[in-house]
Amino acid sequence: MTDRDLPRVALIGPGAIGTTVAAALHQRGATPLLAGRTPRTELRLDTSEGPVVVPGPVRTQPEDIRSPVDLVFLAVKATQTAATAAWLRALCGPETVVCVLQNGIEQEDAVAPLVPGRPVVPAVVWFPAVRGADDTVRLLAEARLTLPDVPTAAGIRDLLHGTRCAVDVTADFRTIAWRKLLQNAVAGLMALTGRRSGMFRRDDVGGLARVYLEEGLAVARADGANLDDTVIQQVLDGFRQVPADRGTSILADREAGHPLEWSARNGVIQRKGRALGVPTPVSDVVVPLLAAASDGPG
Ligand SMILES: NC(=O)C1=CN([C@@H]2O[C@H](COP(=O)(O)OP(=O)(O)OC[C@H]3O[C@@H](n4cnc5c(N)ncnc54)[C@H](OP(=O)(O)O)[C@@H]3O)[C@@H](O)[C@H]2O)C=CC1
Ligand SMILES: CC(C)(CO)C(=O)C(=O)O
Repeated sequence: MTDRDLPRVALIGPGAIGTTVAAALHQRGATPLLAGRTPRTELRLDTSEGPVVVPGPVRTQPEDIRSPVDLVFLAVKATQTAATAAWLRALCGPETVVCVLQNGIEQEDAVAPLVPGRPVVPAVVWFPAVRGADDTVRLLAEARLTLPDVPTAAGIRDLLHGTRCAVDVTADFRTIAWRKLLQNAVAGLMALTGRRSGMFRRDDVGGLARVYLEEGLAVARADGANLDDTVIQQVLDGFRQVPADRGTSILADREAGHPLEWSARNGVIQRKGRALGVPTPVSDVVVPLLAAASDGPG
């Protein structure tokens, strides 16, 4: 792809993940139009190689958009997807591809009704990034996305090729998305305790996480994921091997008093389990607690 062929790109949701991908696009010369909720003049990303500034402004009025773009990255929380409908209407033309940078396994189900007839490409987002008080984003690991190996994903992969955000594709996206979801579901326990990854070093929490992972794995397999039992130890080791103070985005939301992605990250195991006839006793405890922590009342 030469610079002359670069697509017109927009990013809806310039938060932790959105800022990271915007910085990669800017590095490529494909600086995205920034669509947000809070006006800002620019985005700032702190990386191990130094700071990156993505020129803004962050626009907040969908009615100011005059023409559609070729590619939209959607990086709001799953709880905020419906509220981006006006942005998606303004930014999407008949040929626009929408790439969803969200946790969960239901990105296409949630976004497709908002962009009828347009291709929706879900992405597994592997890297942790945190927003500071001044909205500067700190990237805590190498940025990497996995996309399904479909024709509409090829342009996204080519666009980000060679940038600070690596992209790979998989022929079995369902399996990879479930693999990530199992990690995210267990991370939800941190939002219940208010503790970080170190808590998984406890035998009792490790045991609970293991039983929860076994439950999630049974649902994942019933839903067509091709995962073997080793995934359980891999996920647990993942939490035990990172620094004890490593958080997760759902804990950051809990600490900030924001709505939690409990339905997309935890409720989905319970819902799919019920639909597929797989018992979900751990989810039946964890999900109502997360839902109440998120949405109250009280
Ligand atoms: N952070 C992480 O480490 C990881 C996150 N993920 C997933 O990525 C997704 C995004 O998470 P993350 O980047 O952490 O979320 P953030 O809360 O950091 O960013 C969300 C952004 O969307 C903006 N926004 C909210 N509502 C709207 C709206 N109606 N229109 C336009 N913009 C809006 C927010 O604006 P405002 O500034 O006003 O809040 C914010 O800038 C989630 O699904 C998360 O689970 C996946 C892997 C890792
Ligand atoms: C950091 C990571 C990758 C794992 O919990 C994540 O997905 C999140 O914080 O939402």
